[in-house]
Amino acid sequence: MTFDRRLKIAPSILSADFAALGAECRAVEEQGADWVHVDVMDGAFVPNLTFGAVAAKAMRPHIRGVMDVHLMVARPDDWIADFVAAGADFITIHPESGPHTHRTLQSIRKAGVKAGLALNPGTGLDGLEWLLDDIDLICVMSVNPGFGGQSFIPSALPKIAAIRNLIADRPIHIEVDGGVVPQNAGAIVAAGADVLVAGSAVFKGGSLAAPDVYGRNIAALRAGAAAG
Ligand SMILES: O=C(CO)[C@@H](O)[C@H](O)COP(=O)(O)O
Repeated sequence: MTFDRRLKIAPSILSADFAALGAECRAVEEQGADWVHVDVMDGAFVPNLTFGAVAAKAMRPHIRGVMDVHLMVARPDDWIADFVAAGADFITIHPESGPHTHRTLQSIRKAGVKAGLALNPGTGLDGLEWLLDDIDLICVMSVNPGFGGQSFIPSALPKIAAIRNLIADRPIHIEVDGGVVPQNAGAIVAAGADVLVAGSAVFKGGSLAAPDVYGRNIAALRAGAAAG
């Protein structure tokens, strides 16, 4: 996979119909999504429980492009091999989930998968510079992880800009996750992000019976990003 700095819209499958995840993955891709963002929550690191690698593996054949797995789990090392086997293209972990972030990132890359680091709203950039050689993606959480439908936390914007400044020309994606809507997409992209994760803003008003709504919502995010 060559590095592509252009804007990517990554619908968060958390807002999809869980009874039809494969069809939902196909529908958002057909409607213009670039990546599919898969939210894995364990009920321990975050106060919500979604699904594990078995469900991700079942989704994989329905995703033609990038499967972007976000592990919101307490012990990511226990699960990396399963998500590699499930076919993840990116596996993103949290530094707040354990003391050996560098080792965990290395183990993801060693398995042939791109490694991501997600930063909670209250987590600073201390030590990030020492991880840059081992990172393919930095995910700025613009809500506290656990639930879809929350409001964007504005302090994410200067954080994105600081990360953009820090990584300079390195081939590292800056992804923003939580409360992304057309109205703030421009400011997020102007601050330096290239991947917009959006759950509610993509799935709202749509369904598998009306997937064109997903397409219109994705187009609105792109238009918002371009207007910024
Ligand atoms: O990981 C998370 C929440 O923990 C996100 O992926 C949200 O699911 C995004 O949802 P919206 O804020 O866009 O509704």
